[in-house]
Amino acid sequence: HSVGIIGAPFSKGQQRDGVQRGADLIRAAGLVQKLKGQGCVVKDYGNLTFEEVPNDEPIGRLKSPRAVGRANELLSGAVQKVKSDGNTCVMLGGDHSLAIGSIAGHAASRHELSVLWVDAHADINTPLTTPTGNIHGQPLSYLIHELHSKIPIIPNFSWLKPCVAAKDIVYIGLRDVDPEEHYILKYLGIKTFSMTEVDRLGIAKVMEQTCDHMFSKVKKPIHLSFDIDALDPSVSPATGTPVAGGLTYREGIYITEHICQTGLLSAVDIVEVNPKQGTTEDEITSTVNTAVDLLLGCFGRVREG
Ligand SMILES: N[C@](CCCC[B-](O)(O)O)(CCN1CCCCC1)C(=O)O
Ligand SMILES: [Mn+2]
Ligand SMILES: [Mn+2]
Ligand SMILES: [Mn+2]
Repeated sequence: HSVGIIGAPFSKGQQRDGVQRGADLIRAAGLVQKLKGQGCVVKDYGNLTFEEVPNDEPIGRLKSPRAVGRANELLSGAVQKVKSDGNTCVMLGGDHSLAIGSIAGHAASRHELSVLWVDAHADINTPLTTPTGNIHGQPLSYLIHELHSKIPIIPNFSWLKPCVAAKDIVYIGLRDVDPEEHYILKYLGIKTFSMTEVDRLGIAKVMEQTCDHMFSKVKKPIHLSFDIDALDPSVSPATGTPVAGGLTYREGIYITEHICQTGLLSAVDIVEVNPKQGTTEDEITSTVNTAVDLLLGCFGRVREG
């Protein structure tokens, strides 16, 4: 595996300070060395520098819209560079609004993508449905062709074009979906495996059916967008929006081992690690180490040895 790492220390898609430190914490836990140790060729492209955006007043309910738009434009270009260098892209967040730039940049270089969104949340609110105005709860609505008419003109977003079809998205881990998001998921017929399905089917069947869905027509490169809050707070408590009843550590690792086996993983996001949301060092360590282990699973580590 040839891996390109981008750090995106960005937090303005939500209100809690600290999530911008996720990238460096994941590096400090040995990600690069461990990937090399399992035979990967790794290039660390370093952290993006996000300039302050002055007078970034809310637009409607949207918070920090100009900063989010600019950050994602920058990230999109960086992802395109990693892809043009022939690497699988690893984006270390930062909050989940960064998926806008990560997926847009990926799509710019690889066109049709399958998107696997592992998250407690659907992150598909539009600027008009969002209950909080936090753009980390909205990224998919900016990316999906079928929702294009629901996205107003927003400063610093003019660079962005929708690039993903609803049929090419699969969710795993949902357990905190807003009513408006649920309507959108049903209306667009998006494939979802909530925690109910994980319990009913078991993770092996969920992954089997996820792959059946993704490969039902043409096999496309996979973009895995992994929100650490998909995992149970007992595993990854240091995150901004924890929700009880999440994926076990083993289920998370199974997902990444299985996606690795497809040979189609082309980009992966690991987002929402927030050290300030951990109450003890152990909570931070558990969250960060789990993020590292998920990435090792993406790039060939298997538990059998
Ligand atoms: N759906 C929420 C949470 C988004 C989480 C973003 B992620 O997945 O990147 O962490 C709002 C959640 N909801 C608001 C009302 C009270 C219950 C929680 C939103 O703010 O849109
Ligand atoms: Mn989430
Ligand atoms: Mn998310
Ligand atoms: Mn979050």
